[in-house]
Amino acid sequence: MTTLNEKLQALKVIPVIAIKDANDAVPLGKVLVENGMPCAEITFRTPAAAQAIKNLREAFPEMLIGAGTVLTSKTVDEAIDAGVDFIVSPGFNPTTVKYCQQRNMPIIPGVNSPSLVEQAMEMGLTTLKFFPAGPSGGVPMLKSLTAVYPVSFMPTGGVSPANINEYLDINAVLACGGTWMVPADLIDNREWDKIGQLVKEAVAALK
Ligand SMILES: O=C(O)C(=O)C[C@H](O)[C@H](O)COP(=O)(O)O
Repeated sequence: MTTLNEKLQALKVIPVIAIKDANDAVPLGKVLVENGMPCAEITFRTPAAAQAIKNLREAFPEMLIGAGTVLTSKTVDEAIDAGVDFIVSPGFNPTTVKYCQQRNMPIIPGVNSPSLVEQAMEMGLTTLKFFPAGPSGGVPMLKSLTAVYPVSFMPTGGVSPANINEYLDINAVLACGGTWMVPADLIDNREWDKIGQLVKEAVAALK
């Protein structure tokens, strides 16, 4: 069986999506799948998140779907009920981590310092989000962390076509998260062709 880490590593880039209307999930999923990015992190920053995940899961059973911006155990339950493969949080919240572990659901919490990496390792985690990657020191900071800790990372926040390959060149980086190929205004205006073009360009830019 392919592990979550192997899937992330194969995908290299995970679109981080805020969706306002759950009816937009399937057309959006279609352009992602058709342009070589069969994955999505749907953030729980909009009330439509859970229904959007359900719609995506039903339409694209093979898609790798994560829940983003998961801040509480209640949201963990909602995300699991909706059918996610993994959970992502912006920060490191031991309560949420413990709850995901109890429910046997992979969680990739955000960290941006040596102390937080160590606290996450203490809880048995080996895959972490580096967030917010750019403002926290970007590639040089992540290289300093990966030189010390045997942990895999998913940098997110400030990743762009200009720097994604630098992040991916770091051995411990599985994949990067980003919003540049799924801008909120294009989703709101249902500009699926434009999003498809951005997705295609993002995939083509990967080394
Ligand atoms: O809420 C979360 O869980 C997040 O991951 C936050 C974001 O969506 C990133 O900040 C994306 O950053 P950009 O790619 O720079 O737009």
